[in-house]
Amino acid sequence: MTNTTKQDRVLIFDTTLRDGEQSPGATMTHDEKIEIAEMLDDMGVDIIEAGFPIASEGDFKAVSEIAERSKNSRICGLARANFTDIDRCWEAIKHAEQSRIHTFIGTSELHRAIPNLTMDEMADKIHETVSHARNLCENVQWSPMDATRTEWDYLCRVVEIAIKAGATTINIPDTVGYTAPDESADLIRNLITTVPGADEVVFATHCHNDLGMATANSLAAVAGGARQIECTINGLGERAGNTALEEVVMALKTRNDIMPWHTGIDTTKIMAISRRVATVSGFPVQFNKAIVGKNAFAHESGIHQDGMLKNRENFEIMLPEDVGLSGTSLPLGKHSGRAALRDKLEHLGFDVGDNQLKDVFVRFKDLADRKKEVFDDDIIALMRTGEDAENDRLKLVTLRVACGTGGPAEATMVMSVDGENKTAICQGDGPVDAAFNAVREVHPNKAHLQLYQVHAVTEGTDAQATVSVRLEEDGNIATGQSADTDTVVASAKAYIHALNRLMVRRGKMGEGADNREINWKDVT
Ligand SMILES: CC(=O)SCCNC(=O)CCNC(=O)[C@H](O)C(C)(C)COP(=O)(O)OP(=O)(O)OC[C@H]1O[C@@H](n2cnc3c(N)ncnc32)[C@H](O)[C@@H]1OP(=O)(O)O
Ligand SMILES: CC(C)C(=O)C(=O)O
Repeated sequence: MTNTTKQDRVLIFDTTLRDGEQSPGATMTHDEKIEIAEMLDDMGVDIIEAGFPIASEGDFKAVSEIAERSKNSRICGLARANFTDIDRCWEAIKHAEQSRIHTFIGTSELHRAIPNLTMDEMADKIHETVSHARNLCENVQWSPMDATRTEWDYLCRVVEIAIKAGATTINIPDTVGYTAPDESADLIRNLITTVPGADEVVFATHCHNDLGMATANSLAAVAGGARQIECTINGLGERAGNTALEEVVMALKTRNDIMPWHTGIDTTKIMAISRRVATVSGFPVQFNKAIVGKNAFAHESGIHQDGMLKNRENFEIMLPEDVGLSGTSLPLGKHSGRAALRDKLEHLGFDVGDNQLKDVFVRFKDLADRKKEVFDDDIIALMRTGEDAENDRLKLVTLRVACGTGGPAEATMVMSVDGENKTAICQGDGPVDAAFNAVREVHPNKAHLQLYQVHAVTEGTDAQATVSVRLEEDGNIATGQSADTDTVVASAKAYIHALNRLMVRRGKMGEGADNREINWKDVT
């Protein structure tokens, strides 16, 4: 083993399938583990901790199959400090092209009390178990669990014993996420400079995120001389999780100027594996999670969007393509400005002049005030329904519908007819029927409802519903469309839109919409 502290290559040890799976509720099936292991292998992870073979028959089988199938990565299994665990681990991993036994024991005063061992007894146990592991496998990792709360002199002593017994990697776990960056760096530096034989092994860091410092602590440990980072996809893991692979890898790639170390990870594979792990573990990624969150490369506010359109470096420090995204997203919402709206309209194929943009922008802000995110389909719906709205002679002013169990729905509607507000209160068989009855009361007509269609055109429960209504009278047909986050409002507006179109065709108003002398045309 060479002295890796002088090297600039940091090994990535992924423990999604072991520590990650220890997240309550994150259990993965056998096939899912095989699939994730293949993705890890493919993206350049150096060591995959595939499981804890003694834990269950299922874990043993998964680790064995991953070991047999791995192409590039070294496959590691976890074992407690006893021969039974270590032998079982070796059975599972021995067919891997490159294998590793990882054995551990808690060395802090608190953890020494669990098996009730004195310092000397524990030192002996470490020596005999690491030696046993090394007799089976040439690559052995040893971890003093709760290292960051272990007395430093005792830690030095047991690390030296593990090295002498044949450990090739010494992992320093911050098991309970207790350390802080300076201490993390100092601890590794102290071990490397004081423990005899330290320059013959690789030092690793394994951080938990209880105080939100796992990534910072891992990188600090690298600055202190560690050359292996233990991490998981999406930061999955016990309690608040482990160091997130995507964060340390992208931090090293992005700030190579001040952290001159690199990994072998193909970062363009990050998003795909992040999404897959989120799906199979059932742990969705929070929207604002660094690197892989839905919003990590999204800019909603007008000033940021304008800046991004002028030069993406104004607000982005990484290329979305580098993590496997197709590009930055500029989602439209209530904080967006004209620059982003115009850009979106152009992308959607709408050629708008300044005046039209002004009009659309007003309607857009109105919609955005009512809706969390305005999607492409919302914009299309907005453009479609806005066509002739200004000339409409019938307009919906307000609509309230009471509906539910125990009685008919009742709509209270105010409609403007040629500028004059008229009110109707009508019941119906459901909210849409009640609303349509109210329209008919304000504006009596004999048009027959030929088609009524609702499409939820956008995602989520605040989806924009687009409603199409087709009216027919004496063989003449007119359609109306509208979009709104409220399906009943969209329905009433679509109905009114269709009536407006019929009136435009007649070229008259005030004669009553049921005037049979009008020469109807198909206005669809
Ligand atoms: C910090 C970490 O992430 S460590 C890894 C934690 N992961 C897991 O525990 C997941 C898998 N674990 C399991 O499936 C089970 O705990 C098993 C199969 C390993 C053991 O199950 P059981 O035999 O029923 O023991 P149980 O889980 O109740 O208690 C753990 C035992 O391991 C002992 N133990 C814990 N760590 C170690 C160690 N590093 N070396 C030796 N013994 C240990 C404990 O003292 C306790 O022993 P005891 O039963 O004699 O008191
Ligand atoms: C087994 C060890 C490395 C561990 O997971 C921890 O200490 O958190």
